[in-house]
Amino acid sequence: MSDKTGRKGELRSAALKRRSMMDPARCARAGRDLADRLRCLMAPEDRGSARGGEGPTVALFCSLPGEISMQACLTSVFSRGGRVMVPKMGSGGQVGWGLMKSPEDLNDMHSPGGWRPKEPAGPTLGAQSLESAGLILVPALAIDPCGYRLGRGGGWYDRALLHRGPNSLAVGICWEEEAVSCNLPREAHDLPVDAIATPSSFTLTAAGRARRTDVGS
Ligand SMILES: Nc1nc2c(c(=O)[nH]1)N(C=O)[C@@H](CNc1ccc(C(=O)N[C@@H](CCC(=O)O)C(=O)O)cc1)CN2
Ligand SMILES: Nc1ncnc2c1ncn2[C@@H]1O[C@H](COP(=O)(O)OP(=O)(O)OP(=O)(O)O)[C@@H](O)[C@H]1O
Repeated sequence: MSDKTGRKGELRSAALKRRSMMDPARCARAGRDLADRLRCLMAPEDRGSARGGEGPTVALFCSLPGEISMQACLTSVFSRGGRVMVPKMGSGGQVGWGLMKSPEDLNDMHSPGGWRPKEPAGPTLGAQSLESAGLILVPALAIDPCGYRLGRGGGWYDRALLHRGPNSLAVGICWEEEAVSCNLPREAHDLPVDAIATPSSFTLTAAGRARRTDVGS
């Protein structure tokens, strides 16, 4: 699926190689640190994400090997009475979302194919359903100070983020060394994130500052 040529392809291959050596225990620990860091962003009153007092809707992702674990973030959303949306690609690469409302939904996950992330059972919501998420956590292999990210090369999040709500906050999630200081190669379809969260930092990007979000760096 991913293009292995060109500058993006080279950077992607290097990041995936580095991640292939990642200890799963480190991914789990980093996930807990990340959830602590993001806790205040998950409050229902934040980012216009409350649904009549029902708690926030947070879009996150089912982590692949080498990614920071999302388990603790998921638990944190549920403990606030919130609900979670995760990518649901189905058999192709289409943009869709699966809904998870309680920790029990974790018992009903399936793997659509070898390398694909797990997905919850139940209906696939359309791309436009992302509008209901106040907080959107976006996986990345690298993110630059402007907010432009390097993903896995399917353009999935570039297509997904077209449907984000106007008051939503998109936070790119990567390891410390992947929050790079120089600009990444950028194409017309690339959409930036508002902030970068690593297990030990939270930084507003130039795109986030331009959107005049009200979270400090
Ligand atoms: N956890 C997680 N979920 C996510 C993403 C992600 O980066 N992380 N995505 C971010 O976009 C989308 C899925 N995109 C993906 C694209 C490529 C591969 C991947 O591993 N590709 C392999 C094999 C390709 C193949 O066999 O066709 C590769 O490129 O080598 C995984 C997910 C949506 N869900
Ligand atoms: N809005 C879009 N509409 C149609 N195709 C798109 C769109 N955005 C990206 N693509 C397609 O996806 C391909 C891969 O894009 P890119 O290399 O930027 O992916 P990525 O951001 O690394 O991956 P991802 O977003 O899945 O993490 C592009 O070459 C383009 O063909």
